[in-house]
Amino acid sequence: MTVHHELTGPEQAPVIVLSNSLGTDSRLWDEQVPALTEHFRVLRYDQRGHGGTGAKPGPYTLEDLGGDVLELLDELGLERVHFAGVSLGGMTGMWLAEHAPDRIDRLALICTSAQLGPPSKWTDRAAVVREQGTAALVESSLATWFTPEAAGRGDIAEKFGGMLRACDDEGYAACAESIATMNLLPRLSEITAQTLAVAGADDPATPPPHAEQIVDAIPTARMEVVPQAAHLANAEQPEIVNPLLLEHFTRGA
Ligand SMILES: O=C(O)CC1=CCC(=O)O1
Repeated sequence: MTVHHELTGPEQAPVIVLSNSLGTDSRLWDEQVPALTEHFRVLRYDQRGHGGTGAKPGPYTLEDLGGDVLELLDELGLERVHFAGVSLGGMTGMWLAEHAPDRIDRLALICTSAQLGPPSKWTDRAAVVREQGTAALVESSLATWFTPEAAGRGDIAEKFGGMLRACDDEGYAACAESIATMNLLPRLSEITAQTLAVAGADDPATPPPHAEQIVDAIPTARMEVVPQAAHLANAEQPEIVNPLLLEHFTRGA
């Protein structure tokens, strides 16, 4: 699998990997990259079937998505990295921290969940996308991803609706199926990476109790709630999320 990625920032700086949510791509991080590259070498990539990364026929599992990251790290000669993920990206990060703890230094989990049922929600959505394409999801997704104020902004609707439309239909559907079968809860307590969980106060998809569940289970984890933010809190409130990420990844380093 060739994973489309971009590596920017000072060559000698610690590397932070940024992982996108279902239906977006690495441009989800546009508002974070300038702040993060002041301190880090930033590796942002597209999950399979999203952005510039191709899709294999599904269904996928989190092992597939985490495996793509491990292959990319090996290809780039990166032994150990920080990792930040939004939603599906955060699920990928938890899988990595559980299954490849030596590769993950600190972890930021934004608007995500360790188990996001019911499975039928995701298998039904996969069926809709295989039949009608991701364009059928644009309106409902924008309403999940942003508060009404932000979703009503033309630039946001164009940018994020465009990312969703551009996804490979099979890739999106197969990633949705990875959420249907996911259960990261049993091994969360084994995660040793220092972890920050960030929840959007108005997130209808992974509301703050999902972050609380993660923080209760991971021994080193702490949590922040971002006001006036729905599911893509980093895109809606970068001026709140960026300092949280910088503080988490630079503290004591
Ligand atoms: O788009 C959604 O419905 C919310 C979501 C769940 C997993 C993810 O990455 O986004």
